[in-house]
Amino acid sequence: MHPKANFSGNFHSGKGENGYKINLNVKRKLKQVISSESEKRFRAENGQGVKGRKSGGLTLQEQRENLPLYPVRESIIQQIRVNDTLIFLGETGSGKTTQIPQYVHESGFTRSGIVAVTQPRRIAAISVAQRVAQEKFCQVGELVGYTVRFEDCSSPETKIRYMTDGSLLREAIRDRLLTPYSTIILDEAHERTVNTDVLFGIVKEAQRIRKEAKKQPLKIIVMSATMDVDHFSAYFNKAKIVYLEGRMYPVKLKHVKRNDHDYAQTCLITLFDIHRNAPLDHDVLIFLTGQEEIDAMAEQVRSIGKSAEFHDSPLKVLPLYSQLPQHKQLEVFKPAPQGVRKVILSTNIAETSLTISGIKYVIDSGMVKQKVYNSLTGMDTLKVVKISQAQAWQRTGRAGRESEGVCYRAYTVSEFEKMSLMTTPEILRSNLATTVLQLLALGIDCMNFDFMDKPSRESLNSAIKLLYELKAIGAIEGAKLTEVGRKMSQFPLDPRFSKILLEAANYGCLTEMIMIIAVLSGENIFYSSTDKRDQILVAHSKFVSKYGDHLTILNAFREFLSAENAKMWCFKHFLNYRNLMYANEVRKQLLEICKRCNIDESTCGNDYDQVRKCLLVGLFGNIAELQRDQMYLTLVGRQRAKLHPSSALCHKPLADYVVYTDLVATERAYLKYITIVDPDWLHELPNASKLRRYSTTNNFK
Ligand SMILES: Nc1ncnc2c1ncn2[C@@H]1O[C@H](COP(=O)(O)OP(=O)(O)OP(=O)(O)O)[C@@H](O)[C@H]1O
Repeated sequence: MHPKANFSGNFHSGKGENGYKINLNVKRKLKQVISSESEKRFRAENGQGVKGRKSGGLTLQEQRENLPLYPVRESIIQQIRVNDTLIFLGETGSGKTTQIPQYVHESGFTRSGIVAVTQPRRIAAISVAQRVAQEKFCQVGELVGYTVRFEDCSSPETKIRYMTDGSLLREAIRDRLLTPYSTIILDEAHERTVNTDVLFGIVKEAQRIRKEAKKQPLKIIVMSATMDVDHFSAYFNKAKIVYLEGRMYPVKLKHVKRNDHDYAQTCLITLFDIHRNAPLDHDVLIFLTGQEEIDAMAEQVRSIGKSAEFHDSPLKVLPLYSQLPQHKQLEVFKPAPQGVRKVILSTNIAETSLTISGIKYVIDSGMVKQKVYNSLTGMDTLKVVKISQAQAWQRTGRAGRESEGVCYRAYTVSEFEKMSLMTTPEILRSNLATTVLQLLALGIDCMNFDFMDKPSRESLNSAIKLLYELKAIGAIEGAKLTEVGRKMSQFPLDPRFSKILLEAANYGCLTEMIMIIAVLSGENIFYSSTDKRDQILVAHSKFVSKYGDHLTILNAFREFLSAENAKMWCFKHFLNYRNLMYANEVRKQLLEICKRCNIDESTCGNDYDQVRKCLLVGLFGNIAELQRDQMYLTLVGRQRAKLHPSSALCHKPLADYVVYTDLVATERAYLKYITIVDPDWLHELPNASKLRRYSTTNNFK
């Protein structure tokens, strides 16, 4: 049925580097004893068996002691003790993320403050905190906690706090010296997210000021799995680099010999080759590019998996992407039932820091969906592009964490060699409005900020221009925050949405706007499934607003809030209960911030025009105009696009003008979360003359 995939077997050997090395090549003895009474007690109290299915029967303490870092623990601690700033370069799986924060704590550094460990993604922050809490025999939120946007699972007891880089950055806005922290560990620094890049500058400055003011010193540890650490070292005043050699288990590499350029097909064929031949407790992780591709492949895998050939070898297929509700994302960590193979289809969110139990095989498509920003048009788009070599190694590193593994690469060796070594830092390819606002809130002029890699002048200028149009700054030259801008910086939102909330009182619709933005901040509240499509359409039809998606969301959320038995009500209406509960938490938090900013509560009842007008206060750059051929043209950026198939406005007569929340551009461009607007309103917008200039029809002159 499926032709065999064509792989050559190259064995990956470790990378030798010059510089300071801590030798981790120590023979490790595997013991089958439970060494710790506290571990036994913890496991009993928390309903965990003494032996995990796939951890080789070792206790958590023994697992820790078997990690490559353990034998050199003392030298690591010594290095941390004598250096204010340190850079650790270690192979994936050596134990950086889980162990180094514990070493910092165990050697007493947390007596003078918390150790923060930043992660680029929430799933990593949460899952690693859970693991480390287990290793420390505590509940998450006690000694070990995490903080991610809209969710703080830490307490005054917390000494090791995993957090997203965005959360620490927000904290820096309130307290530039990061006073509660004794140590800041910037993990996965090679990912070079915008937030980590900005944090580099912030923590460096906080360390300098604390030192000069003779306050509690701040230790900075940068951890990376890739080779460009000299760049980090140079930035941090020639900070010492410590190379941590060794990984837990070897990973065999296999590249395709020829590439037929259908990577999804190659991944599928490889999966079933593995499925035919490997024991069922060897799980598989496949890296693909995005939700649609993953959902489509999940269906294919399930359907092939049901064929007679695989009757005796069941598969459990689990998608993993950021749009998936959090509890669904965390499901990938649960072991599959005995005799069932777990297959995870993931975007790059599983690329770093994660240890997923059971994964023996990784299949890497070699592709990723990446945000690309065009500073001339001011548009963010998502494009499918080749990964970098650094990403390829990260993906490889998801195997070999609990035992030896294999990584199948759906690209040839020479294609691998042609890949860029590193991923371009996100700061060089992103919309910087949020970052510039945050820097201004910290009193920093972005043009003179100590960036490790400075973004282009155009990118910074277009961010400044947007903030000016939003009235967050009073002038383009020598940008300074206005009162509006200062308030905007208090919200953990894109500045366009914070502006909408600040203005909502003037439109008398704060209650409604908070609800809409709370829902947009989380995952989709509408349940979808091809099986029950018609039933779902009928159930959702009662919420549909003729004006579009924002008001449809509002209708659903309002009814949810007044439902007597919300869970049952959601079930009946095919709405996602957890996502609505999450939106409700966000709503409460946004309401709190609005109160702090003295924004008066107001509601417009069913006067939905007020809500539609208010959306334009922030989204004036996101207007699309209907063309003769029934396609939309975004007026800023001039991108032709269709309405997203999930929109409430699909299959309805198309309106002349819409405001959209997102533009998703892969092979085709789609407008997502759309509301119809009246062309007369557009004349009032700050960019009205530009919109008129770009308009191609006579409807808006
Ligand atoms: N949740 C977990 N379940 C089981 N083992 C785990 C878990 N988390 C970590 N480990 C074990 O600890 C090892 C080290 O993980 P850790 O995340 O600390 O490594 P790392 O050096 O930071 O790698 P990476 O950069 O890939 O995240 C893993 O290879 C695995 O053996």
